[in-house]
Amino acid sequence: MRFPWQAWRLSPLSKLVNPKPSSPVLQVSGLGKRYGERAAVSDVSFEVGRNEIVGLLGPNGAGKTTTLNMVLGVLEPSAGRILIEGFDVQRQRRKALERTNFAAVYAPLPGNLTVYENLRFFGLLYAVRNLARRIETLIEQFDLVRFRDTRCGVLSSGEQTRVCLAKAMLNMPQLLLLDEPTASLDPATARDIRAQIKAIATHGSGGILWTSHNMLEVQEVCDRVLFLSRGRILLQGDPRTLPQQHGEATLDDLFVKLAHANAAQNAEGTE
Ligand SMILES: Nc1ncnc2c1ncn2[C@@H]1O[C@H](COP(=O)(O)OP(=O)(O)OP(=O)(O)O)[C@@H](O)[C@H]1O
Repeated sequence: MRFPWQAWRLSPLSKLVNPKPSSPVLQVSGLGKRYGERAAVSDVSFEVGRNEIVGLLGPNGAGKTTTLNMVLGVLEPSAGRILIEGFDVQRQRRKALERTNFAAVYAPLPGNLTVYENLRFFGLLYAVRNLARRIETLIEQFDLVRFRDTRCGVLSSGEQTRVCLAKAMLNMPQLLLLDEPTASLDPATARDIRAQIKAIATHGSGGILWTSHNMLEVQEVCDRVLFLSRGRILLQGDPRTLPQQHGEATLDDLFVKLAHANAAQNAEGTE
């Protein structure tokens, strides 16, 4: 399969957003989410810079999806503040969210619509300018030409992932949130998608927040990682040097060590 990601070009649309080159794309401060007595996310602060891919890691139940959903404006935080391109997600919701998009395996596109119809539907929703041209570019970029008139419901999970990524790029988001984007892909397709996403981060003007349980992938793709445990950021740093700093050979080993500590604390029932 060939992806034309090497031919990636900045669309004039990205220039309309007029981002300040040095300011972070995403600023999260003191973020918290409680469900009754249970704190799913507590006092989480971090930034995503321009041209940066930040990995949000942590064991099952650590609070990754909850954090992403608050950034997306889907969940209301119990505490804290989220700024996207300087716009407050709660107070300047439209301005913040029109600069954002996401793709997640658990959020498939409507299966009764074709690839083209889905991209058109979401493009209209995001009020994308020159929509017909944008759709053609994305259909080609994500190798979807032969599926253009196929209903999304009959596509394989890997093909659906590519449509989800194309949908996520419709509005040229400054902040792209990806929840396990390669989870259902075969190794060759996953590699192409990783390369494509890296090209988007490198050549665009935005940043990417990426969750994954694949530590090799994280090491390859992410510039920085945040390790969440029981809703709090436990560690952060460069995924290539963090393991050695904490006496482990690989990021996988470090993850297992932290996850075991997390499980032990859960078993003790401490908050
Ligand atoms: N609506 C809810 N009501 C109560 N608890 C919830 C709710 N949603 C999430 N939680 C809890 O919040 C915690 C964090 O969940 P979250 O889905 O953010 O974890 P995660 O890190 O994304 O996990 P995974 O890797 O399994 O997807 C979990 O303990 C979960 O049970």
